[in-house]
Amino acid sequence: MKPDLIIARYGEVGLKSNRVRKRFENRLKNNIKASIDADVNINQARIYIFPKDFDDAIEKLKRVFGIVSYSPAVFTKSTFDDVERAVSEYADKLHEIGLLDENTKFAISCRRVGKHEFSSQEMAAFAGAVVVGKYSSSVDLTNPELTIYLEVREEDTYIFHEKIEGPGGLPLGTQGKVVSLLSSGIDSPVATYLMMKRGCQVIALYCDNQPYTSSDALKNFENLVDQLNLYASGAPIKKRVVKYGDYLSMCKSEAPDKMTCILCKSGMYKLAGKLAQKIHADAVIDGSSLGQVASQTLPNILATREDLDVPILSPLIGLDKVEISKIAEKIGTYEISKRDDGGCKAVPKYPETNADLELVKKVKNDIDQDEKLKEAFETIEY
Ligand SMILES: Nc1ncnc2c1ncn2[C@@H]1O[C@H](COP(=O)(O)OP(=O)(O)OP(=O)(O)O)[C@@H](O)[C@H]1O
Repeated sequence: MKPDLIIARYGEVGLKSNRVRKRFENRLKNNIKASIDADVNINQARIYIFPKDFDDAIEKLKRVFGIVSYSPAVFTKSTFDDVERAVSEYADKLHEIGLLDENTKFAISCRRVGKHEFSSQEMAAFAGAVVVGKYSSSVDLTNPELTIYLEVREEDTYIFHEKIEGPGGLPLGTQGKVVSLLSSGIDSPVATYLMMKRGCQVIALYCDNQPYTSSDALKNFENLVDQLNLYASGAPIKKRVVKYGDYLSMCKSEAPDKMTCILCKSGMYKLAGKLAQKIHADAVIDGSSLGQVASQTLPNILATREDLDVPILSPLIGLDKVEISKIAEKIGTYEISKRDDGGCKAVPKYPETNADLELVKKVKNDIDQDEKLKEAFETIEY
């Protein structure tokens, strides 16, 4: 069935004050236009999308944050004659694709905005009679197999039967910039996705631990950013890589072996914080999930974050691996993260799980951590 347009709906955006809503709507409109070739208008909490290629648009709108649901629709005028003709044609098309016949239990749902010579119920009954007249289907308002929606908006009426789920959240770019510490693992791409869903524009920072990790891990990072960029129309993720192997090597030779992971993570936060300040981002995000691995205990979290100027947000902190993996599968990052990249060879046999804050402070001071990180920071290319 060839639709005339797609009607999309937003959720949280509608709860904002007029001024903020206008700004968020503009951002959403730009993000949609960056994703698909279409004319887009927003009016009274509905987004009217006229794409050049409907199949492409239906696929891509699944990945535009801010959209809660959308419906390919046909359009007519809000008079009984026009609605009768349009509903009749719509019913024929539903019949052609096997969704409507004499055995189908159906309902008409009518919503109205504006002044009309009919109530919503009267229009629903009228349209229902058109369908019954053509196909002798039975009306079932409680458990319909098919619902035909009529949205009467002033002089225009839209007819549709599908509500496709969008990703929800807030339009990308409405909540400022964050630096995401993105590894090649399962968790950090999910953390990044969740912050994008809350409207954040992302700069992804990968700490390249070669020779302790392989070039495959770097490739996985790049593939993960490409996958996440399918959700980033309007504000694509920028990739940044810091050469981190020399710093790690220094930690291994100058600090207690047990502390390698603490110093590694603490250094990553500091570099990400420095980058955030340089590019005017407001926060750093990571994929920590409390207790998931030995290094992600509360004492370790405190010891690795105690001396930072930028907030570290960990959106997965309360989720378990199954919950995280489910999201990763849904957003298409799981398969990439699962590729074997050889892991990190710098991890000691017995990593610290209960870091002593004072000792960590002392070791950071002894190895002159900040100075060493300055050298690493210089390796980031823009
Ligand atoms: N090489 C890296 N580059 C950038 N960030 C990293 C890197 N390694 C770890 N991180 C960050 O630190 C967090 C916790 O580190 P951990 O060593 O548990 O990660 P991982 O298991 O390699 O990957 P993930 O947590 O993404 O599954 C990661 O979620 C990520 O945000």
